[in-house]
Amino acid sequence: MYQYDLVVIGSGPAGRRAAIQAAKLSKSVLVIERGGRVGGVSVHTGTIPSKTLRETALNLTGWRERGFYGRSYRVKQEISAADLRRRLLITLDHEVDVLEHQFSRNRVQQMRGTARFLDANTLEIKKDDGEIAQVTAAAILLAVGTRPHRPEHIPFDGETILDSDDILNIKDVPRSMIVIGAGVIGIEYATIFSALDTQVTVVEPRDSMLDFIDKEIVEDFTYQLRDRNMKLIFGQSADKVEKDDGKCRVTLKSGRVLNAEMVLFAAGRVGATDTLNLAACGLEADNRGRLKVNPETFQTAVPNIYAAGDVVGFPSLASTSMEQGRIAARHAVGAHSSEPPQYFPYGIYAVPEISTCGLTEEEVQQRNIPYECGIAHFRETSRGHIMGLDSGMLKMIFSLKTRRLLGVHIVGEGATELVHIGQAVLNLKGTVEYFVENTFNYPTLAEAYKIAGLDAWNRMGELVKKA
Ligand SMILES: Cc1cc2nc3c(=O)[nH]c(=O)nc-3n(C[C@H](O)[C@H](O)[C@H](O)COP(=O)(O)OP(=O)(O)OC[C@H]3O[C@@H](n4cnc5c(N)ncnc54)[C@H](O)[C@@H]3O)c2cc1C
Ligand SMILES: NC(=O)c1ccc[n+]([C@@H]2O[C@H](COP(=O)([O-])OP(=O)(O)OC[C@H]3O[C@@H](n4cnc5c(N)ncnc54)[C@H](O)[C@@H]3O)[C@@H](O)[C@H]2O)c1
Repeated sequence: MYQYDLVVIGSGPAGRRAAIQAAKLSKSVLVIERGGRVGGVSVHTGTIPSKTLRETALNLTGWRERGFYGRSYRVKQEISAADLRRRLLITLDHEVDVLEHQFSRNRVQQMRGTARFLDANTLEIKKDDGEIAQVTAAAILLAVGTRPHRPEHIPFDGETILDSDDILNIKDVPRSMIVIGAGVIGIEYATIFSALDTQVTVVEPRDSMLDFIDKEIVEDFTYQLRDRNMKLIFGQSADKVEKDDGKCRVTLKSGRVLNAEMVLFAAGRVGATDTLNLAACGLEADNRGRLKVNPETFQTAVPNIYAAGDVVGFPSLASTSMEQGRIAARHAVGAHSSEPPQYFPYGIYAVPEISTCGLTEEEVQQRNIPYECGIAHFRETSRGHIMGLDSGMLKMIFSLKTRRLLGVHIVGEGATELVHIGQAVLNLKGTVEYFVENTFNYPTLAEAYKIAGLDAWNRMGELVKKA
């Protein structure tokens, strides 16, 4: 007999959803967490802190009001790092409190310490006070997440040469910043600091950024960033990062030298599997510390060991991690679970936001699907006028054969909320008629769906509409 039905390592989105799901099915569950408080990367260094920082920056700068009052408008003239952090601490405390309460009312047991395998059913936990404990479980879920990739040649100092964990503890808002890597993390922070009037330069070896996003949306986004004087250097990678006389110097492979007060290195993350002693249970991680799983059950090569969340790789979102954790837990305790819908939304909380669900125009072309697009600009909506928006667009792609929605892509204010209308229509297999025939609240930004739907409808030939 094992002590627990399920032991979960890690209390991030995957771990906590899994633990509560198994507890709801009346199973005995233990969560092991090595961090000081529950919540994982998502609560302490990732999703929630970065989104809180973004909201604080937009509020204190008066960013959303600048369409009316001009680019020099500010709610608070001097914004300090302490101003940014104040709201962060309050938000994080609330998040942890809600999680702790969820665990306790669902009778999920917790243990603080670092877990490692002794065999496929046994874990050893080194607690913070040095005490060693052992637990056994019928099933184990690895929800250990990732940490920032910190290559040896980058002289991180936690003050001016930083990774995305360090950035939450800066003492001053820098006047200039070089962001290395135009992935989601790099771009979110680059645009947040640019909104705070930091002069930002982004360096990215690829020819563009965010290549999983519809090209037209990325072009609009890129134009907006350049329009507010952000420097985007594509097709070049950072070779050397140094500190010189208090300033940071980044030398690119081309020999070009950039200087700034601060450097944010955001070129990827690695799975936190190195301390798990995977060999003891017969598992092996790839060269980025990630684990392979069955995408339907989240079982690893060892059937009673599951992995979910960022440690299994793409898409590495808090949202998808939660779903993966829930599915893994149900399978692990023998409960039925259906496969998640094929399309999930991706939200990039840059300034401005991007959100997308379904196929991009490039993917539709690759699949040779005859299609038509409909586009709406937020400045065409009355809500957009009221809000003073001069940018923002929503694009929908429809099949000409079935008239079904294939993809929705949004850049601009509220994109990450708006996308869910498109997601629902997409996953419920709705057609362009949904947008043409339904009434939308007015004035709202959601009216952009109506405008884009009509735009596509007008472009479709009468034969398509009768089919
Ligand atoms: C800056 C940033 C911004 C982000 N923004 C968003 C966003 O806006 N939206 C979104 O959906 N996603 C976002 N993400 C991604 C999101 O944070 C992750 O997808 C999510 O946290 C992954 O959850 P997880 O459950 O896999 O594990 P994590 O949240 O990574 O948590 C893993 C936990 O496991 C613990 N652990 C690891 N090893 C052990 C061990 N051996 N023993 C005990 N405990 C261990 C760790 O201490 C940690 O607490 C962001 C990420 C970052 C870094
Ligand atoms: N809003 C969200 O949902 C959100 C926000 C942040 C992070 N995340 C998740 O976290 C994960 C990790 O994000 P990330 O941005 O760290 O990683 P990433 O792998 O997505 O991006 C890293 C970028 O750095 C570039 N790069 C690599 N080496 C470089 C060099 N030497 N010089 C310059 N650039 C270099 C890469 O080309 C790439 O564009 C993502 O998969 C994402 O899903 C999600």
